[in-house]
Amino acid sequence: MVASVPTEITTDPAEPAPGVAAACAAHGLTRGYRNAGRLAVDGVSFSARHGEVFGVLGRNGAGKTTLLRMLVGLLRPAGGTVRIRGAEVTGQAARAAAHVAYLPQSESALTDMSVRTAVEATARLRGLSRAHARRQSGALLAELGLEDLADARMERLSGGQRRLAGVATALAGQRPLLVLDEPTTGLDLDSRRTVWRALDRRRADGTAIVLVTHNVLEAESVLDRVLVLHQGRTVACDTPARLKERFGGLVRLQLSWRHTPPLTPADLGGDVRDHENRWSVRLPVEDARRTLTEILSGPAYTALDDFSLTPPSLEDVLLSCDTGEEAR
Ligand SMILES: Nc1ncnc2c1ncn2[C@@H]1O[C@H](COP(=O)(O)OP(=O)(O)OP(=O)(O)O)[C@@H](O)[C@H]1O
Repeated sequence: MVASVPTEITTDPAEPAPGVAAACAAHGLTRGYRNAGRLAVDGVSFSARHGEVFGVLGRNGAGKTTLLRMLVGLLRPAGGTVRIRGAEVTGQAARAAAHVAYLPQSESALTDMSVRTAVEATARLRGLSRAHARRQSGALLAELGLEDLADARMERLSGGQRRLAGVATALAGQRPLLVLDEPTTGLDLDSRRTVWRALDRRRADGTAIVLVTHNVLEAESVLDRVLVLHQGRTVACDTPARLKERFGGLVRLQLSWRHTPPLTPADLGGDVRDHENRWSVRLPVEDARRTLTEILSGPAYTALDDFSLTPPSLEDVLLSCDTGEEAR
């Protein structure tokens, strides 16, 4: 199925006040690749402020990494501009780069160093004295639960451990803007929580964080605003709460069947997703309650294994952006 692009575009309501330099401001960023049918990033604008976690979300191939690489000056835009704390990334590259730490999606070049040396060396490169870099490296390894791996070479680590060490190097030097491409991908639950907590602390210190993630449910409580990309274009940019307001009054009803029930998905109304005996549908809250009461008191009850009624999540917003589905 070819997903259509939703017509509703929420504009960024949180531009910094005039005269206040955003941590990172992108205007009309555009970039394609040779022999590609469409632009990878097509006219994207947003700004991220200090003390804000700004999420860039979208399905695979939506253009997130291309966008991030333009933000940090690794990819030259075909059109548009990026300013980091007022410095133009292409025109004033060194000034802009001095403010930003970038965690790429794939592994860093520091593979033949120990974790401790990689973090310390990164902090030194970012201007810290030897003593300060050593202290900071120790603190970061402790914060991220990497102390036992401090002397292990990066190339000997598991994928998840290496990712965690990569996050530690991104945090080294306390740059005021962190641009992180999937910081929690490949991490186990404990490590993911550790990383979200570490980012939350940086936000509280006034750091601006622009990140890509597919762990949307976990990120929801951390993200102050999100930009949703679809085929290179912005389809939504707002706070998670305001994006979810699109779904005001709707809840998700999920039914899990033990065996085939004496009703069909169409009996529920709405657009039912049916996957391996699990039905999922978004309905107005009253309709959902009525449907559930009918099921619990009727012949379908004996076929029912489990059910849940949940308010809309950021994942619902993302799904609707992917499919072009309207909230109502
Ligand atoms: N080096 C490249 N050469 C040609 N096309 C590319 C290149 N890198 C990315 N693309 C294309 O550009 C589009 C955007 O890719 P990008 O990596 O930015 O997406 P993404 O949203 O980060 O995806 P994912 O979630 O899978 O990491 C895709 O259609 C991809 O195939």
